[in-house]
Amino acid sequence: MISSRAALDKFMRSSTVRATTSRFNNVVVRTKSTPVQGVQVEHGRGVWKTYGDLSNYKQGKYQIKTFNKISPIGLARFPEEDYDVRSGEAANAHAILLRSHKLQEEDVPKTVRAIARCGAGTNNIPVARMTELGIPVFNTPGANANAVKELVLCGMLLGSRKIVDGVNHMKELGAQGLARERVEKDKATFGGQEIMGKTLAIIGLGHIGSMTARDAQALGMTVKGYDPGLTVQSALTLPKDLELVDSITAAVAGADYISINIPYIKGEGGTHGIIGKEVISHFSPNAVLLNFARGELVDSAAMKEFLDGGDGRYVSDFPDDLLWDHQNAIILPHLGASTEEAEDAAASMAADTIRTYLETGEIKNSVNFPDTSLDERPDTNVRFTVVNKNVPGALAKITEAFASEGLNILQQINHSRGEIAYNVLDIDTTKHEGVLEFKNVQEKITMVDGVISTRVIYGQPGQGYAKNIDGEYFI
Ligand SMILES: NC(=O)c1ccc[n+]([C@@H]2O[C@H](COP(=O)([O-])OP(=O)(O)OC[C@H]3O[C@@H](n4cnc5c(N)ncnc54)[C@H](O)[C@@H]3O)[C@@H](O)[C@H]2O)c1
Ligand SMILES: O=C(O)[C@H](O)COP(=O)(O)O
Repeated sequence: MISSRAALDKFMRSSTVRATTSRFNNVVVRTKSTPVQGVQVEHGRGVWKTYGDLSNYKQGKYQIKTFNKISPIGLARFPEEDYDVRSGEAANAHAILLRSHKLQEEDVPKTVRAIARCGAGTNNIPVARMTELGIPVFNTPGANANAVKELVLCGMLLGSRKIVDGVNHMKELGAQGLARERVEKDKATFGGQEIMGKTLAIIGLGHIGSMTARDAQALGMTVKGYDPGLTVQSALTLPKDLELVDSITAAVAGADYISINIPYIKGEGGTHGIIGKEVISHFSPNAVLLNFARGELVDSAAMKEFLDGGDGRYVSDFPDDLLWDHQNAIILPHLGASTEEAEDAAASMAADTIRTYLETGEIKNSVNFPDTSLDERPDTNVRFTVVNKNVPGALAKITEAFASEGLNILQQINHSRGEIAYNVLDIDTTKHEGVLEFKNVQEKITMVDGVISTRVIYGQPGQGYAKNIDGEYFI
């Protein structure tokens, strides 16, 4: 009998398993017995396609795969004794951390339990497909908002004064040795306006939009805003004089500056080209559009027509094939979140979120899974998490599986979001022999109709994950 967490872990570490191969429902059942340190939970149905590559797999550590340059301060949140963090390759990765890398399904090994975007926008991740695969995608709300807000304010000044043109002119004059001679005469070409007393319209009053509203008001601007999904949290931080309007056109009409701060969402009901011909037709002729959200939100052809026909400006943080050299456009290389502070904060939040999910099963800041707060797991418990399609009957069959193995559920949580349901079940281990019983119940759960994956959390990194992908079972 295993009566304590330490004893259970010891049992799990010392258990030796024999290699066998048999057939079940025409699926090869392969069990492993490599005599390595740590637990071999031997309940595979099918084979991990990537599992054969053990060369870079350290037993007993979580494998984290990174794309893009992630702040070392953030990565340091993964303790070395439990985590192995690699960039680009980690065949058996448990989790992925990335910034703007356009993630393809092929980048996501079947072993991956979670993905975290060190940043706000998750449009570079195939979130819908990850949901189908039972993988929660996380982001870091607000972690880089101050950096973006500061660049929006900078963009407003770049749009109100001909700073970029002036800098370029001084370079040209300098190269010709004419700067001192010409500067006072030529500066008349680069005059501008002040932002104090002007109107700023903000579309999207989330983390960035609400911060921008506060600071713009402090600079003496009149601020109005539009956000049909305004949260209480954001609403509480808005300046009290902000005028809330009920449409984008009402926001942009009469505004001198327009800042768009909303997510890019493809498809019907999404935000692709939301700043298009119709909305632009309500712009003042000299309006300055600030786009520090995503390039795809703006219809470039319609914006070109606007810029060609008046004295308006476009300041954008994203590449634009049509407007990159337009005289009234200033295009920056996606610098919004590129400050030390924002990179550290976003990476740290992402790392903490992944750790919490891997180590406890708790879900916070996911864009596709339900928030799930959990009490601490007592030493005497083993925690199961189950991801399943949100269909009737699945929950009953999952609990039945535990009953049929004589396992007592101490605590059970079932949350759902759209098509996905997430269950956490804490099981009393005091009266049980341990790993083999978990193997049996995990097999049963994984075969319940609609179950996508299950995980056993008992303090050993990276063990006890089972997945049902397109009818094939993997461990
Ligand atoms: N340039 C950069 O480096 C950079 C950095 C961070 C974020 N971003 C972009 O900015 C976006 C906003 O970031 P955030 O941190 O403020 O996110 P957020 O989630 O805190 O706020 C987004 C707000 O937009 C609102 N919204 C959604 N659709 C809308 C619509 N059609 N009309 C009006 N409002 C709408 C939401 O209700 C929410 O309040 C991100 O999705 C990302 O694409 C860019
Ligand atoms: O959505 C975001 O957070 C930003 O676009 C930042 O992207 P980056 O991390 O690649 O700079």
